[in-house]
Parts: sequence; structure tokens; C-alpha cells
Amino acid sequence: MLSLSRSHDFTAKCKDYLELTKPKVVALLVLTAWVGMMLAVPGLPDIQTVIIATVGIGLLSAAAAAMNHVVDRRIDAQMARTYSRPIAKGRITSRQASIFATSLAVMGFILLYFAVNALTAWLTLASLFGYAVVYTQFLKRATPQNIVIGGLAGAMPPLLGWTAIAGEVHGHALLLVMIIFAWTPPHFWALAIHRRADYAKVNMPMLPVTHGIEFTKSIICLYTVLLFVVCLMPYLVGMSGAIYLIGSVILNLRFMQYAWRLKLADEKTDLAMKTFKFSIVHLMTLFLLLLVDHYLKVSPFYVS
Ligand code: HEM
Ligand SMILES: CC(C)=CCC/C(C)=C/CC/C(C)=C/COP(=O)(O)OP(=O)(O)O
Repeated sequence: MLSLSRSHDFTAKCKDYLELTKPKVVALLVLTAWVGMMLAVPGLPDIQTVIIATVGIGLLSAAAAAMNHVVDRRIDAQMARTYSRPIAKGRITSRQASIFATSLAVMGFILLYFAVNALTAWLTLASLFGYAVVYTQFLKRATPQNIVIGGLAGAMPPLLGWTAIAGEVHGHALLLVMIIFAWTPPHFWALAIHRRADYAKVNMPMLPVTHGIEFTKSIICLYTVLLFVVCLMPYLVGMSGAIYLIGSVILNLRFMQYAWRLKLADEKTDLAMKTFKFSIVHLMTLFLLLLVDHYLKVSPFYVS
């Protein structure tokens, strides 16, 4: 009986530690890093480097997420969406979470530095710093442009994947970064509209709190148009072909439709949450399309 309850406690602790790492967010970040790795070379990249880089980038991203939980523990405890998080609820102490996050970060950095390359290790560490310190500690609390500037850290993984394989920064990798950079504001502000009361309660200067819901909806519409244009770039520079172009146009028209409907909807609808959820499907599908397109190039449609 005693050992049964011990194993239950252990499983619950593991679940809490896993929650600290924001596993679904990290899964999507790693997918985008993966696409960066695959697109960095014409054929298949070295599989051993792919595996080590995936683990290294994943560990540093998970460490950044856990650090975000430590820094935000007080505001998390006051918001309906986050009040039951492990540190906010006291199931894990800040000290335990900090040791956990630091261990993940050190392991990830060592893996990348010694088994991949120094450039990737430093760039990934800079992304961790950008998210856990610059965004979470400062920007988040300072300006409604917090997620625009801070979004750069979350947009880095395709570049990290690319440098892991190619050992250098390439313009094509920067295009992939720009796509996620332009995607982040509609992704987050749709959720922030839905959770406006939460953010207002803890005095976080998120755009819907500082500039109102109507203004935020208009800016979301503008960003989906910008995203549409940025997403054309891989085709226009000859990096991707027809499969990507067609898929990307469909996905972005749909995102613009969500944004437009959200703009016209009244506040009682759940369109903000639907737009947020669609943003995740959008980015995942877009990156999978880049991958499929890379391996099934339909040459007649290429701009070269
Ligand atoms: C500064 C940039 C970003 C901000 C402020 C942001 C904000 C958020 C927030 C607040 C949530 C939580 C929703 C919830 O708890 O229900 C969320 C969820 C999510 N975000 Fe982001 N995000 C950013 C960048 C990214 C990036 C770069 C990715 C991946 C490439 C990403 C992928 C996801 C995913 C997959 C979820 C769903 C998680 C779940 O269902 O548990 N986000 N985002
Ligand atoms: C090494 C590397 C690539 C680092 C990037 C790591 C990372 C986890 C980026 C995702 C961005 C994200 C989930 C922001 C939300 O934070 P929030 O504090 O606004 O949201 P919350 O209230 O849900 O915690």
C-alpha cells in the first residue's frame, strides 16, 4: 500500500517537472529546428548530428521554459490560466525548479558545444537568455511590444537547426526566423484578448490591456497580412517550390479570415481562442510543408 502511494507521488512529481518545461511549446519549437536542419543541405543531414542537436536545442528550450515558471511564479499564482502551475501552487519550490532548469541548460549547452558546434551552442544559449531573462524578466513587464521583441527568441530554432548542420548562418534560415517572428504577435494577442482580464489583474502591459481589444484586433489583422507576405519569400528566393507556395497561401488566407472574423465579432464569441488555436495548426502545417516541399521538389514551379 505504502509503495503504491510512493509510486503515485513519484509519477505526480515527474508530471510537475514535465509541466515546467512547457512540453507542447517545446515540441513545436523543436519541429521548427528540425526543419531548419533538413533544409540546410540538399539531401539528408548527418543523422547523429540531427539527434544530438535536437536533444540539445530541446533541453535548452525546456530550461528556458522552466526559468520562465520561476520568474513568473507570483503572477502565475494570480491568473486563472496559470494558478495551478507547479511552482505557483507550491508543489515544486523555486530552488528545486532553478536547479532543474540549470541542469537542463548545462547538459544542453555541453551537448551542443562539444558534439555539434560552438556557433549553435552560443546562439541557443542567447535564445534562452532572450526568453528567460530579456523577455520574461524585463520586456513582459515593461511594454506592450514585449512579445514582438521577445518573440525573436522563440523564432530562433530554425536558425539553430540550420547552423547545427551547416555550421554557418544562411539567409534562407533567417527567412524561416522571420516567418515565426511575424507569426508570434497574432498567435499571442489572440490569446491575450481572451485572457485580457487575467493580464489586467496582474498589471501586465499586454496590448489588449494597454490599447484595448478593438485596436489589438486591427493589429492582428495587419500582422496576418505581413505574415502572408513574409511566407511568400521562401518561394520568391527559390528556396521552396509549388507545394510550399500553394499550401502557404491557403494557410495564410485562412489565418487572415480568422483575424478578420475576430475583428468583426462581438466579445461574446470564442473566436479569439479559435484564432489562437488555429495559429498553432498554421505554424505546424507550414513547417511540415517546407519539409515535404524540400524532398519532393516540383521543379517546373521553381523560381531560380
Ligand atoms: C514571445 C513569444 C510567445 C508568446 C508570448 C507566446 C505565448 C503563449 C501562451 C501565453 C501560451 C499559453 C496558452 C495556454 O496556457 O493555454 C502559448 C501556447 C502555445 N504556444 Fe506560444 N508564445 C510565443 C511563442 C511561441 C513559439 C515561438 C512557439 C512555437 C514555435 C509557440 C508555440 C505554442 C504552443 C504549441 C502552445 C500550446 C501549448 C499548450 O496547448 O499547452 N509559442 N503561447
Ligand atoms: C532556447 C530557446 C529556443 C528558447 C526559447 C524558449 C521558449 C520556451 C519560447 C516560447 C515562448 C513562449 C511560450 C512564451 C510565453 O511566455 P509567457 O510567459 O508570456 O507565457 P505564460 O504566461 O504561459 O508563461
